Amino acid sequence: MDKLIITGNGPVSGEVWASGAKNAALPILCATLLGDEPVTIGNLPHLQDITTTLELLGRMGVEPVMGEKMTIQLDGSQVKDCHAPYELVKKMRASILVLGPLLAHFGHADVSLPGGCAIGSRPVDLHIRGLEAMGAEIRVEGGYIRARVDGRLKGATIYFDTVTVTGTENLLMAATLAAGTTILENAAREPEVVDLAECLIKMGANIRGHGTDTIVIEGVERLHGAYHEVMPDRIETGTFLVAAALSRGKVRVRNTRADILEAVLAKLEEAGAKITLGDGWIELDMEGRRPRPVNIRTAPYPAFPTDMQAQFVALNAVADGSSRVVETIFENRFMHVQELNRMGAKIVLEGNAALITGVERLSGAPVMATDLRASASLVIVAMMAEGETLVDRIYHIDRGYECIEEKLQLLGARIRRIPG
Ligand SMILES: CC(=O)N[C@H]1[C@@H](OP(=O)(O)OP(=O)(O)OC[C@H]2O[C@@H](n3ccc(=O)[nH]c3=O)[C@H](O)[C@@H]2O)O[C@H](CO)[C@@H](O)[C@@H]1O
Ligand SMILES: C=C(OP(=O)(O)O)C(=O)O
Repeated sequence: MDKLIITGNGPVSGEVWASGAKNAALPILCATLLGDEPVTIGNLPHLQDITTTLELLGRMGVEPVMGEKMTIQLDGSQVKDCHAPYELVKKMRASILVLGPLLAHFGHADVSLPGGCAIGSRPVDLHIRGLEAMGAEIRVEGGYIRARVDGRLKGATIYFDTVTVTGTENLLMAATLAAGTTILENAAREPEVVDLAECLIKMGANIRGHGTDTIVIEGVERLHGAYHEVMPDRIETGTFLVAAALSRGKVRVRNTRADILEAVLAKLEEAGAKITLGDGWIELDMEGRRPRPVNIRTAPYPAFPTDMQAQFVALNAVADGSSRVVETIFENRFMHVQELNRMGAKIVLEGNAALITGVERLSGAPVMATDLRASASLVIVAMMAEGETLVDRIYHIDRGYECIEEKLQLLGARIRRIPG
């Protein structure tokens, strides 16, 4: 397994660009299964999860046509096999997003249960219940979700007990080809859901209310070809901004948007950062100051995103005071705490809260990545720690951060990859 070696090098500063959003690209790639014609997708990030998804679509018969600069064309009419095998689904939970499109377009699907991951059990019961409400017959056996529908799915009113991003996305996609009207109540409002809806509308879907907690979809007979550029990655953007904030540096992130990061930018200003916005860029300047501690409580969009929780725990670990971070979305998303404490952080866990006493600087140490955002938090805090940090199992970070060492080197990091 590859490792990263990072030598603490003081304030992070420079310019870097944001890639396309992983969590928008994944559902949009799956949405091409709904179409009868080729769909071209631009600004795709070059990530392991994208590669896995393309491999999964390829297994179904959809052959990607690569364009320049990670532009890709996919044609849903090529599907020959509606089967998503465990060996691919276990690598990436978002594979569950082929279920709705396959069922809606082809009337059947066999998709492996994704299984849990480090941050929690991550069930898919709400996905299944929603599709059953639309007339699907679903059996879970042998670790697979076996779904069938006679004729077309039927429009239904579906109320989500819990706000679920991929649950909303799966049912949104299924509803585009259902007979009649579907209403998704208590739907996820994340920008990535909006980006998916915009792509589906370009393909001919009839959707309104996306970005609110009530989405209304009028089913249509078929979806056609389209071109769509994936939105910028707000979590990658936030990660680079936090790297500058915790290291007392200055960073400009280009090719991004501030309107989808408001809760994160507000917390960075509370930590003492000076934020400047421009045309497609965000700049953060700490003016050499140590960050102030900030209390965090994660919740569905537009509240503070759980995918930025680990990065802010790292910021608070070196802040000038005490803070409390509460994780309300996932039951086990503090795996980075024990690793940060190995670097000299003073963090105590109490239920779903991390109680943090900031220290001036952390010390480099051998640490282990446990999940995607935990690994990012270790890498960014290592950039200003005393000495050398070895981060193991960085396949986690490669799932969601494109060219991570090259981009961080642009920000002054002394970082290199050791192929394992
Ligand atoms: C590929 C992608 O977009 N991943 C994002 C997506 O994950 P994902 O869509 O898997 O996360 P959900 O929004 O579904 O999870 C939210 C909560 O709902 C629960 N739940 C979800 C589905 C279900 O059927 N039953 C159920 O109980 C989960 O256990 C969790 O406690 O949203 C998360 C929350 O913003 C982000 O951290 C992930 O980066
Ligand atoms: C949890 C995340 O992704 P996934 O749902 O793909 O595991 C993430 O992007 O932080």
